[in-house]
Amino acid sequence: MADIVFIEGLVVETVVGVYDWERQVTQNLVIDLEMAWDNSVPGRTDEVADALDYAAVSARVETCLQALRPQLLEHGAEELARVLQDEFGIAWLRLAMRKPGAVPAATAVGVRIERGVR
Ligand SMILES: Nc1nc2c(c(=O)[nH]1)N=C([C@H](O)[C@@H](O)CO)CN2
Repeated sequence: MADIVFIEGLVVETVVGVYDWERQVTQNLVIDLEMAWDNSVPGRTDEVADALDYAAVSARVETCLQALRPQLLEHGAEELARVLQDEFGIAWLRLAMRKPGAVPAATAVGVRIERGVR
């Protein structure tokens, strides 16, 4: 499947981090998602029910990460991938999770994972 639905730069405010002080505050995570989907069906029908609804996925990303409050980005990414694949029937996805400002000398730090079969 070559077709993709994507979400770029989704900001989610949540508790995240391994240090004691990080468990006392909220910080922003920035999520990029590429998700395999057959866009030819909604392309024909013009029905959102046939599409992978990026608004619904975005809302679920936020609730998932705010409930999870991960220590590691790796755990946040893994759980988020699992939830999205299970709940939306996404066969393959690529997910990047950035933590702005975590390393002040770096432009960005984070993790990127791919799960499933494309
Ligand atoms: N590979 C990772 N390394 C680190 C993480 C992480 O989630 N994955 N997290 C931290 C701290 O929480 C840091 O972001 C605080 O600034 C350190 N290394």
